[in-house]
Amino acid sequence: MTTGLNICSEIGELRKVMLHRPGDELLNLSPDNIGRLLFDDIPFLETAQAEHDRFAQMLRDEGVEVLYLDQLVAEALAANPMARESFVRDYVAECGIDGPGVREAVRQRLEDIDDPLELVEKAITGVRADEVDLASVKDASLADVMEAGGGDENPILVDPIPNVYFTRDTFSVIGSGVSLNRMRSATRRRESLFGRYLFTYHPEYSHVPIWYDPASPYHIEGGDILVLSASVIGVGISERTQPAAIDRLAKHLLWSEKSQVRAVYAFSIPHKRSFMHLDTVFTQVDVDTFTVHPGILGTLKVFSITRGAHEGETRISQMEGTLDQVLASALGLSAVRLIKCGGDDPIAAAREQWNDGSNTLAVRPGTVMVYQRNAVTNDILYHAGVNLLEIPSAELSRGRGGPHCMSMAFWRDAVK
Ligand SMILES: NC(=[NH2+])NCCC[C@H](N)C(=O)O
Repeated sequence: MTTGLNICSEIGELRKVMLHRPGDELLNLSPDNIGRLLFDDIPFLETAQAEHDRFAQMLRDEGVEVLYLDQLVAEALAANPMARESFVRDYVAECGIDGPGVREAVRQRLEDIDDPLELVEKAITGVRADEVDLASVKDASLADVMEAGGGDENPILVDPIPNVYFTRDTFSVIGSGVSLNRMRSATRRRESLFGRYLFTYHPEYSHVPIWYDPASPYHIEGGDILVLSASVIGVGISERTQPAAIDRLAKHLLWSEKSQVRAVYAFSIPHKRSFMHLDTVFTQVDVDTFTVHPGILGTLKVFSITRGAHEGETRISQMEGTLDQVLASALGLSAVRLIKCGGDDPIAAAREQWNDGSNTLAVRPGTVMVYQRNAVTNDILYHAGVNLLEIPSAELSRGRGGPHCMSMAFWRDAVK
């Protein structure tokens, strides 16, 4: 039975996973907004969708149940009569519009959508000026006038939320509960709304323990969280995740009765885009095997956080040793194998790292989904005995995230 959430590893047989199929939000990306919205290029939607459909089908072919974020949120909204209205209110409050008249016109546009799924999709797509009744805005303020275009061409009133297909990031399943993450960037902070509604109102998921409250002032992103075992998680101290956020998450996980976590390993990684999250730096492919960004070998500081002497207290100690030794200790093994993205070729390493060559999604120990385009790394993995499920990736990769980033595992069996 796979009701609720159960994640005690990165590699146990994957039973249930949540994805988001990229949609019309990508059609609202333009050269003017991609930087702010954390894209490096504009993906071709039709191909991105075909690639994503293939990803989902390959997961189903492996026996995995595929859930979609927009459908889950729509189910959550349908489950409670109050939820829809407050969803629209919260969305509008966070949509970045300062003009009260334009804001009201956008609210009205969303209120008019009856079907909850359509409403969620519209929220993700964003709102263009020609979709709302701006003529109805009475006594416009200066902010209204400027936001409505101010005489210039400014067709997008509410930015799209294009990173939703990286379902790994805005909330993280750990054990039987979830960390509702606070994202670093404004664009991705808006995405948190979906997790909040899902875990408040969805009949199947509204009772799970919450390990992190997104109202906290400190940011933490799901790509930085790896569930190494039932009792140990790894978290990146990164560009996206602050130490104070890890303190809070650790305190909850270490002391909650509902959690099995007994140690949080905090890995300090460079604050750079190519090391964006811990899962861009390494992911687990088998019981004792990881793929890694070669740039991380030798430079890593790791701290372990465990229970302190009194209830609610934690103890921090700096770990000795190289990455493989630290990971072996986390997993209770004598040694682990690290496979370098791009092998020993520095050009291949940089190119394939850029396209998430070390960002794999295990469907069971030793069987992982990878981007097909990373030929050098895939060849090395293949010769190391890893079973590869290669997904087409010409367009999906342009958002700077791989198979691990594009999935949130909801349920894995225990590792045998
Ligand atoms: N878990 C991950 N590595 N996610 C990748 C997210 C990529 C996304 N464009 C961002 O910058 O936020």
